[in-house]
Amino acid sequence: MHDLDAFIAGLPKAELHLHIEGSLEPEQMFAFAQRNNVPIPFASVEEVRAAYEFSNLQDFLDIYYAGADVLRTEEDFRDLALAYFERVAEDGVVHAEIFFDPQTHTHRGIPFGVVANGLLAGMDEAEQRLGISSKLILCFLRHLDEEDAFKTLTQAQPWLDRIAGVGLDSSEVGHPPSKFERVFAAAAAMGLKRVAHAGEEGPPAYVHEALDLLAVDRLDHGNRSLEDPALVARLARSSMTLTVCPLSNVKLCNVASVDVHPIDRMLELGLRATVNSDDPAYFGGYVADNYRAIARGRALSKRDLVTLARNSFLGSFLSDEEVATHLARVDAYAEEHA
Ligand SMILES: Nc1ncnc2[nH]cnc12
Ligand SMILES: [Zn+2]
Repeated sequence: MHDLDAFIAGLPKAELHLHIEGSLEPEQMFAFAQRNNVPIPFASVEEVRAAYEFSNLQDFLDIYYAGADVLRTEEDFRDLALAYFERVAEDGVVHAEIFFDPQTHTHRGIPFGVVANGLLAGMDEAEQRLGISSKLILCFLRHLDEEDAFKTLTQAQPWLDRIAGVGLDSSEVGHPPSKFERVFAAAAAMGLKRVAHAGEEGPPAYVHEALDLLAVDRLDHGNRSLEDPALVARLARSSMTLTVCPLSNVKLCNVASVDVHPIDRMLELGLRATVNSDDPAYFGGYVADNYRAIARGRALSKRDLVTLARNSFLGSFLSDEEVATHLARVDAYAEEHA
């Protein structure tokens, strides 16, 4: 293995932007379809992969929501989560804060508890077997209305001690954060952390709204903040974490290629950027693939990569003590492999 590849694989890191439904590999899609007797419109794994050509976020979302239909039982959600953790154990991931989209499932008649219990079982097993800690973040689908988001928050009540926070995902343009101001206020009152996708395709104004109206603790993507220097200064000043997803940005045509990805510019501007995979089964790589792609595309130094890994813990929802322990491990690794 190339020296930099090995360095990246061994670098302890957290993943902070991962949609668990987006880790559904074509092989798993076929396996779940077969065991649940769900028809799928593809004849082979190759045919599924060939369909993963997207021109924008909506193109992807249409196929992503269709793929999720094979997930039916608690066992499916457990297996899905466990397969993700088994895969990223090879990538140096020691902690992950994973998103799930309950409405994608409850709207198909799958009870909230089937989804939550299955994912939590996979997370618990991963912690025991692989030593990877994790937290769960409930995302509201922003193309649906406020009432549906409130209904979902109510359904989540029995699991609140196992849910770290709420997020906002799905079709961004036309669905500004302001639409969910009251839901996020209710979530905050329940003691939940808040994150939101903003500035992936939407304008800098949506990032302002996520900060001002949703009081987010972390910003998902945030790329288009770079168009607004005052916003960049605000994000840098407040040490706001950005969960950047390079291969996703390229696959969804928001960035032309990793060779022109702004990850190094973000770091130079003092932004707390992190590197994540978003929907690895659909975008061509897990978290270490994302580190490798930008390391090559932007000629990042080992020091930059260490900064990105440090940022992943600094931006996590772990306790200060846990963060300090992880940072010490990153620093020890960096020193040993300088
Ligand atoms: N990149 C993304 N943006 C918005 N919603 C998503 N759901 C899954 N991946 C997403
Ligand atoms: Zn995302």
